[in-house]
Amino acid sequence: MKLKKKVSFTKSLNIVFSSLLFTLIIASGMIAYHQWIDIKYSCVSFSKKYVTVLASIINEKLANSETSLKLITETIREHSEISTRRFNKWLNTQLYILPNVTGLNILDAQQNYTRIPMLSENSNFTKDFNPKSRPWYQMSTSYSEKTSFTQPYNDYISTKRIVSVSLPFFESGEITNGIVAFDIDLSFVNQSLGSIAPPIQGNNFILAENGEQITDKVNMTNIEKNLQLLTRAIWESGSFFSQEDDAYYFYKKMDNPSWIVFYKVTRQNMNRVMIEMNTKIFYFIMLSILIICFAWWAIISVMNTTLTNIASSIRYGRFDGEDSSKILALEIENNISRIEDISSKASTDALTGLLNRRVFDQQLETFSYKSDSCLALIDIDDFKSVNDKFGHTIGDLVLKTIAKLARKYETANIKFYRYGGEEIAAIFDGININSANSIIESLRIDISERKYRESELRTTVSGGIITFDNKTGLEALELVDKLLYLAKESGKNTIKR
Ligand SMILES: Nc1nc2c(ncn2[C@@H]2O[C@H](COP(=O)(O)OP(=O)(O)OP(=O)(O)O)[C@@H](O)[C@H]2O)c(=O)[nH]1
Repeated sequence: MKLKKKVSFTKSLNIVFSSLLFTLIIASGMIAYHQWIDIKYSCVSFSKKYVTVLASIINEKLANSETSLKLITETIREHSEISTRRFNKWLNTQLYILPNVTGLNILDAQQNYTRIPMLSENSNFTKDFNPKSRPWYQMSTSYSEKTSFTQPYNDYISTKRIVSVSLPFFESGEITNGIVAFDIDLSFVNQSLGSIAPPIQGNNFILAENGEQITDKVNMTNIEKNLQLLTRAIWESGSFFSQEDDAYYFYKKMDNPSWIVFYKVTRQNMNRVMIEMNTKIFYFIMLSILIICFAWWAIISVMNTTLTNIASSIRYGRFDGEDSSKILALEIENNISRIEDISSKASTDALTGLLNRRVFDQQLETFSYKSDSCLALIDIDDFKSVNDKFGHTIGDLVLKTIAKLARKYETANIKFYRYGGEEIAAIFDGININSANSIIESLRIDISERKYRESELRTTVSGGIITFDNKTGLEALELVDKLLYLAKESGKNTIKR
């Protein structure tokens, strides 16, 4: 029954599949982790590219105005035809091809001011209008080809939120002779920011150097926060995480004007996209785990059925639905007990249950010259007369009884053997002669004191005991036989040494 509990035909398979599952889970965890990092990297890199593209779209649109501005200043310098009708017409054409430009201003050193489209002469502000009060007004003293952008402001002429870009023009000798400025309607910035869908749901906006948000109405409450954002944007382009907003900011600096394009993505939105992108790998992992579990179950089931059939065939030659491992375990156990039974029968005497002569002969020589081991031989006294008087059955009973008494003294080191008909040998392994002798003496007394149902029946034994010191097994046997003979001669019921 012990074996039945121990035997498990699926244990190794379970170990293999558990290891496989464990490895898969660990590997999946690592893949998911790296995937998460990769996706985060991709999100960051897409977001950075996104702000860069936005910045370049806005730059490109502003560049058109700058090119036109340069063309006008060059034309003025080369032709000095600032106030001709033809020139005004040409300026109108320039304005027409620049849809974002709401006004063109030219102010020369003589304070001649030209505005296209022309201001109505009757309007209130025309009378008191001083071009020098316009934000774009500047007179560079040195030659420059670089356009200058104003901060965003609300234009009282167009009432729109605009920014002005200006460029001084020069005459020969490079003395500043005037300034040309475009008023640019900032609504194009909003259009540009909305022209490309962001990679992740978020807000984009542009901040000017002073913290003002381009296109927005000036909101002073945000200025301080915007300035903080500007101080964190230290590279040409980059990103940072704001604990305060729990959001990522991606930015790209523009060269001229010095604006910074920002793209804000909340951590929640970023994580949502990352989780969505990770979902595929999650499903893949779950599917792999399911496949492994199914394969595990299928193999165990098939194996169980197969083993059941084998076991059933061994036992009954048919399948009866019993658990295979139990049947096989039982069969193995039966087989073991059969082998044990056969080998036990081969080594024991059927009548007395003592080890038989064959085993005695095998073991005797292994004790040759062992000074710490002893050999004893005892013989039932007058056994013939027991048989004669009480019959062979009682004789057999006496033999069995004496063997039983002897086996009480049996240990791992003391073995009794049925040597002959009514002779019993004993080998004392690693036991000195005195101890061995006292055991044999005790047995002799036990036998002599043993009573039987037949009141007149009494048995005694005579014997001899000797050490294996300086003797082969066979020599010891011959000597102990002589001692037994002496014991018989000296009146029986005695042990000689
Ligand atoms: N019942 C029975 N008798 C046996 C068995 N083996 C031997 N004997 C008998 O044991 C007797 C041995 O007799 P003897 O050798 O003459 O010796 P003894 O009568 O014991 O006399 P001493 O040995 O001199 O004391 C014989 O009669 C055998 O038949 C057995 O297995 N069963």
